[in-house]
Amino acid sequence: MNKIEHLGIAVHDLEASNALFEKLMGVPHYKIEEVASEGVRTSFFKAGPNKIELLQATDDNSPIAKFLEKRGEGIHHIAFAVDDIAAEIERLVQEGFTVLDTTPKKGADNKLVAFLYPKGTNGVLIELCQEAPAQGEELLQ
Ligand SMILES: CC[C@@H](C(=O)O)C(=O)SCCNC(=O)CCNC(=O)[C@H](O)C(C)(C)COP(=O)(O)OP(=O)(O)OC[C@H]1O[C@@H](n2cnc3c(N)ncnc32)[C@H](O)[C@@H]1OP(=O)(O)O
Ligand SMILES: [Co+2]
Repeated sequence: MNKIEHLGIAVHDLEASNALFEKLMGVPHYKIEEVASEGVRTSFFKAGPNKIELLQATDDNSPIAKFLEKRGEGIHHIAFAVDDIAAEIERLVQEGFTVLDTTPKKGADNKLVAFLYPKGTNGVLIELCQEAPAQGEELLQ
């Protein structure tokens, strides 16, 4: 794994949290993106080479909605950048981790993503992130 690509923070109100993080970090968010397949609306902030992803649920049954209901607002996941997500999934399965997505799926900010079950990683939800190939190249299998 190369670096921490982003930290995901679950929030109730994306607009209010955008205003808060703009004040906190001194920079505006650079993107808002909805990922319907995950039931979320996200916004992104840059912190030097790192990123913060704020996530608001758009669907009552989504992972973010459930997390907010059970645990309230806070850090939801750590995302690691990887060069080859398929190879990394295979390696982690071999190592005995419970990988929730054995086939990478579309994430936000032009990424392919996969998640690891948090009960097997010290209670922390881990996301793997690979830059999505340019159009025309092989994308999802
Ligand atoms: C925008 C796209 C993408 C990106 O590009 O960056 C994203 O970041 S999407 C982020 C949202 N998507 C996901 O989180 C997908 C992965 N998560 C899941 O598939 C599920 O949330 C889950 C981890 C499988 C859990 O769901 P489920 O099994 O349906 O039940 P519960 O919600 O009740 O949780 C079971 C158990 O796990 C604990 N839990 C849940 N989420 C987290 C978390 N983020 N960190 C730590 N622990 C978590 C939950 O509390 C339950 O434990 P107990 O409370 O002890 O029962
Ligand atoms: Co994320």
